[in-house]
Amino acid sequence: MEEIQMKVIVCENYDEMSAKAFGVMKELLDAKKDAVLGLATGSSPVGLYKEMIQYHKDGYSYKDIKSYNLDEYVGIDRKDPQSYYTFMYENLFKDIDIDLNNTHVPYGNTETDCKAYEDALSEVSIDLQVLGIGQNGHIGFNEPGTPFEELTHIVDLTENTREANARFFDNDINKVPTQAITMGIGTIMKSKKVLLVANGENKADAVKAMIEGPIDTACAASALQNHADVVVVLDKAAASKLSK
Ligand SMILES: N[C@@H]1[C@@H](O)[C@H](O)[C@@H](COP(=O)(O)O)O[C@@H]1O
Repeated sequence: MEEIQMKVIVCENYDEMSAKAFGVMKELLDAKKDAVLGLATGSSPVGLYKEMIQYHKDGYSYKDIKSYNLDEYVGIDRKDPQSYYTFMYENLFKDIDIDLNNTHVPYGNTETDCKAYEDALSEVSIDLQVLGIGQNGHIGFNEPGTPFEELTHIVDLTENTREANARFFDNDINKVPTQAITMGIGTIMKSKKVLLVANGENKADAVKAMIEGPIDTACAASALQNHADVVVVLDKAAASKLSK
């Protein structure tokens, strides 16, 4: 069997990482005005979203673009400042001309909610899925141990993830929700292309496990080694533990 190689781009810093990542996305945006984007929250893709906003200011229209987000906390209203919907609105949607009816963020806490999101996703095909990576190697909210074939589902968040995300909740872990709804790894693997961005030393172990470790549920992102078209854009610190 031919070995699939992830394409890894190492950048000097966060800004260069964001610009390089946008370069990958721009190829798609220019070629397909009605592209379907999979989007992610977190601090890693914010620079990429700034580049997307700049491209709109330069004249690009996102009016026919559709977007599907990876995940959302359970038990937080969409309008809550901490919701991932609000995050996407504040960091991207409000500053581009995307039709909000074309933006999708999963919501809810039941099997039916998960199935509804998966059904909506099965009607489209994600051209480019943007991902960050958690310190424990999670993608979306697929925590270590999640079976790779899982589709959209409800997860119990690990202590590690809740601690890492407490910075968005007044540094109080007790305010961080205990559950989330997330695309599964099976969902993510269906996208045509994956663009993963990671920066900072605290991601170096997860990045190494994703790229060089065994393909194992202990590192959810290692599943991407089985995907045919993955581009990983890193800053130097996140790449610092890679062997080459
Ligand atoms: N569910 C999100 C992930 O989608 C994100 O990749 C991760 C890393 O976030 P950050 O980019 O802020 O480090 O955090 C959260 O847990």
